[in-house]
Amino acid sequence: MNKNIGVIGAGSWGTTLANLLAKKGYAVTLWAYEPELVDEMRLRRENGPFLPGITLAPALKFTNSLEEAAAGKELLLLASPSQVMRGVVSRLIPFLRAETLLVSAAKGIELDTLKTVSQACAEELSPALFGRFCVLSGPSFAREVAQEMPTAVVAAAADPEVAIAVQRCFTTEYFRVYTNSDVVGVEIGGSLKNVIALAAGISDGLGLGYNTRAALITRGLAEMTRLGVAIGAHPETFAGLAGMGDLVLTCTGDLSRNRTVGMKLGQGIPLKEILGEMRMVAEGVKTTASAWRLAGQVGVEMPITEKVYQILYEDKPARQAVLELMTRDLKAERG
Ligand SMILES: NC(=O)c1ccc[n+]([C@@H]2O[C@H](COP(=O)([O-])OP(=O)(O)OC[C@H]3O[C@@H](n4cnc5c(N)ncnc54)[C@H](O)[C@@H]3O)[C@@H](O)[C@H]2O)c1
Ligand SMILES: O=P(O)(O)OC[C@H](O)CO
Repeated sequence: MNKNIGVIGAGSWGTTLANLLAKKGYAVTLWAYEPELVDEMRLRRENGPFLPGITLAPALKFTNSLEEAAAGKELLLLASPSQVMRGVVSRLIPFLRAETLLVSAAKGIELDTLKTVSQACAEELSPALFGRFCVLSGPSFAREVAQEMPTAVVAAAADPEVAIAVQRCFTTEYFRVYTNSDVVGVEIGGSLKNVIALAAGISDGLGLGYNTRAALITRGLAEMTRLGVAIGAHPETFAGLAGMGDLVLTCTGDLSRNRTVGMKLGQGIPLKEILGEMRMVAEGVKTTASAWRLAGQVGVEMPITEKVYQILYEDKPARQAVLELMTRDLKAERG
């Protein structure tokens, strides 16, 4: 059992999972990117900017040193935003051992390379280090996990023993972890649900109804699955926690940052203004561009992603995007 754990990234998710693991009795060190956040968490035992109102376990340690967070650890949880993950992981390499379990909790596709986090890490890490790589994903708002509300997620790894070790490490009576072997499928589900959540938010911001939202979720799942399968994912993964589960949560839950950004866009607030007021990350904003380009590269039709892309990056009015989606050529539901 892994007892000595480093958590890289003290945003809402890294802090929540570090706290969960510390409450389980593991020795956990949480690395924050911002030095002043380390001081604040040490002093107040709270992460004010990213997880306000949650008291952190007395045993949880904080650091601004990647070496202190990573050296000698049996498991490292990687909880930085996906666009910076490759750089963070490459800085960790000197401190990694072949037996260290690496768990990515990020949900996004790199803008420059169109790679998922596991694909990026496969390029940065030696085969021995990458052999212990796992992805943790699924419907899980940090705040609800921090409040110990029952939650179910997936640990996906190519090596079943790695997935089982991660499952055992993270499981608590309120956090249930299933294993899965479809690493890229789980990552694509977690990344693309954010794009569809932007669409659902836009729809709500425009004042459209539950019918519209249900249509977006269902047809969104269809295009998420198409892209995933085109790059080697298993279609059934998209019916699971990392696919439909997270899609439903993020498209309907008021705690979603992606859905919130979409709602504001639908209300007519410019993207630049919305992002300027946010310290947290809405991964879907960049992943919309990555997914749109990846879809073009592999020849997959993603009409909802295309419209979200045009709204975000080409100033297409949201109402016009909806009309264009509704008046596309008629087709069969499957095939
Ligand atoms: N918050 C959730 O409920 C939740 C749940 C599941 C998965 N995730 C995923 O976890 C990942 C992290 O998101 P979060 O919600 O914890 O973050 P957050 O939005 O709460 O905070 C942003 C994080 O980014 C870090 N950061 C900003 N610039 C950085 C840089 N240049 N280098 C390194 N770190 C930098 C900040 O320190 C902070 O940790 C994302 O991929 C997100 O999709 C989040
Ligand atoms: O707040 P969001 O939209 O980043 O969603 C958080 C998690 O990914 C939900 O599973």
